[in-house]
Amino acid sequence: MTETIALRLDQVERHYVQGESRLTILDRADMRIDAGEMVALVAPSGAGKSTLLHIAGLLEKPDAGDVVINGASCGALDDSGRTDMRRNTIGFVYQFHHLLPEFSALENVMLPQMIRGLTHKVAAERARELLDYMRLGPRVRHRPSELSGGEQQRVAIARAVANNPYVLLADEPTGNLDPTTSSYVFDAMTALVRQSGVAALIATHNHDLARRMDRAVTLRDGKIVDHIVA
Ligand SMILES: Nc1ncnc2c1ncn2[C@@H]1O[C@H](COP(=O)(O)OP(=O)(O)OP(=O)(O)O)[C@@H](O)[C@H]1O
Repeated sequence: MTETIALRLDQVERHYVQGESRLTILDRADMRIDAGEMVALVAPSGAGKSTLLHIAGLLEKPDAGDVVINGASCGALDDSGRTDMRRNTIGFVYQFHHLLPEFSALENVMLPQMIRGLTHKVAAERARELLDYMRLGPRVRHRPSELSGGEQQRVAIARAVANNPYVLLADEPTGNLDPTTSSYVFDAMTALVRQSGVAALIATHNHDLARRMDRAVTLRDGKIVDHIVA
């Protein structure tokens, strides 16, 4: 059975110890994001947005608590179990596209699927479909350096959802783009989230974009709390 809660953080703790001092970033923090829901993560610099995204994305282990993806607890997984889980259930988009420069847009979207074991043919069909959806059909053979900033980010978003993840995590996905391009890329990402049913957690400093999501959260005293965007 498919869970409606795609991403759950249960009582997650994260502390950084530096010499004598101990910095608490997450303190028994809880969060739930439903399939198809888009949640903005809005918090000041240094509050812990990247830490939260890394923990939710299984790139970093919490000191306590659990991350549950579509009903599957990740707390007891070893490193290779976490890597598999990440590869199969989570997609990432960063501020800078991180596309592989020597590969075309199509190949960049095919790669994660082939790493997962899909055939070249199946991966190419899915990549083409996603790039068409992102209105990049005429650009599939272009390398990243032959694409505009907005096009590069749309390829990066297509790549992030190529393996049909349950969860999409994005760190300032449009932070590097001008306002018009940012809005266009955000609309494309929204359409993809709605169509695929992925649960999205998107860190942004852009209040206009945050308001266009289903809800916003912030970090306060180590907890993840609802936030009204001014
Ligand atoms: N490996 C580490 N060791 C010690 N302290 C760390 C480490 N990583 C992050 N921190 C501290 O934890 C806090 C949260 O960092 P994080 O990168 O999650 O913030 P952020 O909200 O993403 O900030 P920004 O918006 O500036 O990227 C910061 O004060 C940072 O200095």
